[in-house]
Amino acid sequence: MSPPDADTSAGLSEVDLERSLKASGVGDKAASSYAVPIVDLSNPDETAVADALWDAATTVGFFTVVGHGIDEESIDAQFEASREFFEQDLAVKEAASPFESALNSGFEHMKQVRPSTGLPDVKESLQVTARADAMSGRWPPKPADFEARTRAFMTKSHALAARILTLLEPRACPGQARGTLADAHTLWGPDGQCTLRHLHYPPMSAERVAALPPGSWRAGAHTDWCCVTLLFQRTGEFGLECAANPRTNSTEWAPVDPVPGGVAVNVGDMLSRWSDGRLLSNLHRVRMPAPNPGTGEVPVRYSLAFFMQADKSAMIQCAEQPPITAGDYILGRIRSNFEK
Ligand SMILES: O=C(O)CCC(=O)C(=O)O
Ligand SMILES: [Fe+2]
Repeated sequence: MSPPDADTSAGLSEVDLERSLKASGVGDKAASSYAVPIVDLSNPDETAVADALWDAATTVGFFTVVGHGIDEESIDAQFEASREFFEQDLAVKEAASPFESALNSGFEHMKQVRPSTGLPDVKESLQVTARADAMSGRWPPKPADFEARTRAFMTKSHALAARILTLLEPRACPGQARGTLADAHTLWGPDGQCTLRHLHYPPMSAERVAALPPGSWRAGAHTDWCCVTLLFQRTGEFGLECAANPRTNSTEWAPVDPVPGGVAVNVGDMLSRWSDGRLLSNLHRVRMPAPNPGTGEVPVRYSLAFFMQADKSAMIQCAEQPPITAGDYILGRIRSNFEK
C-alpha cells in the first residue's frame, strides 16, 4: 500500500498489524522458550560487536546488552525514584504531572488502549519527554530530586542508544553519512522527542484480576514507535515477551527475562521505516503473571523504557516511503493509542 501523503502515512500499517492480533489468535499463544540474544558491548572488537548487534536486530529484533557502561547505581536510583512517585495517591500523581497525549508526557493511569486488545493496559506510567515545553508544569515535586535524577539517567540512556544506532547504521541506512541517526536525536532541545517512561504494573489480588475484562494484558502486544527502545527491568519481575520480527514468519513468543546487569533493547517502527525495512520492529507484550500461591496476589512489576525518538524536525528520508518529519510520525502513533 502506498500512502497518499506524508501526514496520514504515519504508522498505519503497524496499527493494522496490532489490530489484526485481536482476531488472529496469535495474541493468545503461550510463550515458548527461544532465547533472546545477549550482546556484550564491552568487547573491544567493534566489528564483532556490530556484527552481533546486526544479527540480533535482524532475526529476533529484541536483544539484551551487557557491558553497556550504565552503572547499576544509576539504574537502581531511577527505579527508586519511580517507586517513590507511584506509591503516592492517584489524585496526587494526577495533579503532580498532568497527562498530555499531544506532548507524550505526564502521568496516566490505565489510559493507554492498545489496538491489539481494544482494552486499556493494566498499568500506570509517568512519561518524561526531553523537551522543555513538554515538561513545563509536569515535573513531580516528589521525590525531591526527581528532575535532576531523571535528567542524569536520560543522559546515560541517550548515550547508550546513540551508540547502538551508530553501530547499526552502516548496514541499516547505507546511503547516509555515519552519525546521521544519532545526530537526529537531541535531549532537551526545542524539538526533542526522546522519552523516558516509568512503568508500574500494580500488584493485585486474584479476585481483582478475575474481574478485569477478558483479554486484559499488563501491556497488550504492540511495536514501539521509536528508533530503538532501552528497556530496564528488575530481577525477579517477569512477564515481558516478544515475537521474533516478521521476516522470520514465526508465530512464537519468547520471554525477555531480566538478565543481571543487562538492558533489553528493541528496534522500533521509526528505524524500520528509516532503514527501508532492513531492520524490522517486533511485537512485544507484558503478560499478567499467575498469582503467587502463598499470597494469592499477582506480584508488582516496575520497568523503565527509554524511547530514542528523533527530533520533531528530523526528516526520515528513505527510498520506499515518502519523507516524513519525526514529529508527524509520532503524532500519528499517539492518536492511535490515546483518545485525547
Ligand atoms: O514494561 C515493559 O517491560 C514493556 C513496556 C513497553 O513495551 C512499552 O511501554 O512500550
Ligand atoms: Fe513497548
